[in-house]
Amino acid sequence: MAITSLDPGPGAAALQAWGGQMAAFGSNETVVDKVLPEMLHLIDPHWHQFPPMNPLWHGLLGFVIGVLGFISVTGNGMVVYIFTTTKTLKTPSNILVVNLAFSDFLMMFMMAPPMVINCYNETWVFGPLACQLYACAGSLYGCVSIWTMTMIAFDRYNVIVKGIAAKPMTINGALLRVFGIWAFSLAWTIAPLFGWGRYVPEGNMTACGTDYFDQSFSNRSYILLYSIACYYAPLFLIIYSYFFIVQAVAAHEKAMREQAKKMNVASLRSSDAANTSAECKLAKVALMTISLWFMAWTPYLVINYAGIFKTMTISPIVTIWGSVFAKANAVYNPIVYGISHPKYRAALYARFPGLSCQSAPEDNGSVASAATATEEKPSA
Ligand SMILES: CC1=C(/C=C/C(C)=C/C=C\C(C)=C\C=O)C(C)(C)CCC1
Repeated sequence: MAITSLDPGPGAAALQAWGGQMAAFGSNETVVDKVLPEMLHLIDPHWHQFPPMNPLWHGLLGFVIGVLGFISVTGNGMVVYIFTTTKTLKTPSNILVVNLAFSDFLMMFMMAPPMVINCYNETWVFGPLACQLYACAGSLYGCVSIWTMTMIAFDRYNVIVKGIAAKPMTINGALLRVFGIWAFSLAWTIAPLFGWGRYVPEGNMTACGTDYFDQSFSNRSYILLYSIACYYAPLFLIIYSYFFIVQAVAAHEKAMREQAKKMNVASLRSSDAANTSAECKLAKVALMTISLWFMAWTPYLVINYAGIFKTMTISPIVTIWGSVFAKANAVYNPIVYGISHPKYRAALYARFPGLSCQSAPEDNGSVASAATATEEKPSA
């Protein structure tokens, strides 16, 4: 701060424009000034050292969350609608896909509007209870998402690695998994409402999350164990599943190449091969969505750990990135399905032909071929 005030070069100008540091220079204003009196007991003293954020940040954050909210609600709403009303997509496995989209839909439907309103007001305006519920909801949907993806990875493992020896997932089996995921996630995420861990406003003061500055045993143990339950455990299980999936696919490809060589043909395109390649495509889509989840939630985890282990100074602006990255995860999945899930794409174009950029005759052809080429095994 002292250096930038003595030498107002381009670096200082950038700070002035985006960091809001200079705006408060010479005054005692802090990022906490606009916080409602009834919220003050939830604010860690750490935040009092930071000057108010430049209103541009709030405006930008509100705008980005508003846009992400719109895309997520529309895209995930579309996924739920298409998967629940298209006969060929109504499979037990796809109940998990619908659960994922439903969770992402709820996340942005419930969280984007309050966040936009708070950004407009430059502080959390809904009071302490809503702050707890908001953080609980964000955490719940994050946990439901990753465990749903873990179940999807298990299902791909079952179909691809175990093949015909696998016991296929039934509708009831899928529904039971969905129920288990919500119950498990809810149990973890309501714990802070009952005294294990704590939900408080984040540094930008417009969203709420876990209290990573409270160094009490209760709080630190909650963040650590919760991250094991909703980050490391699913991560480990997903790596386990995909390790064997990749191994099985590689062995299958090798066997196919050797068989083709023996038969002196370029490739074997039996219906079995087509089925296996469809399963592989679905596994790739699942892997893509899983990777995006980890990319989205890792910054949030890093911020939480930086707080409890005191490894870096967390500024209000850093908390914006955690918030935006985590919420952006609710946007990716419908886009990934739209690009890479052939049966979903085919059904989408059949319902909303205007979304397809192809001309009508080609469109019909590709929809039909995509639908047949990716026909799933009855079990999947
Ligand atoms: C869900 C995961 C985590 C915790 C997330 C929490 C407490 C989120 C709370 C509020 C949100 C999402 C606000 C967003 O703006 C860990 C502990 C970070 C681990 C990964 C999964």
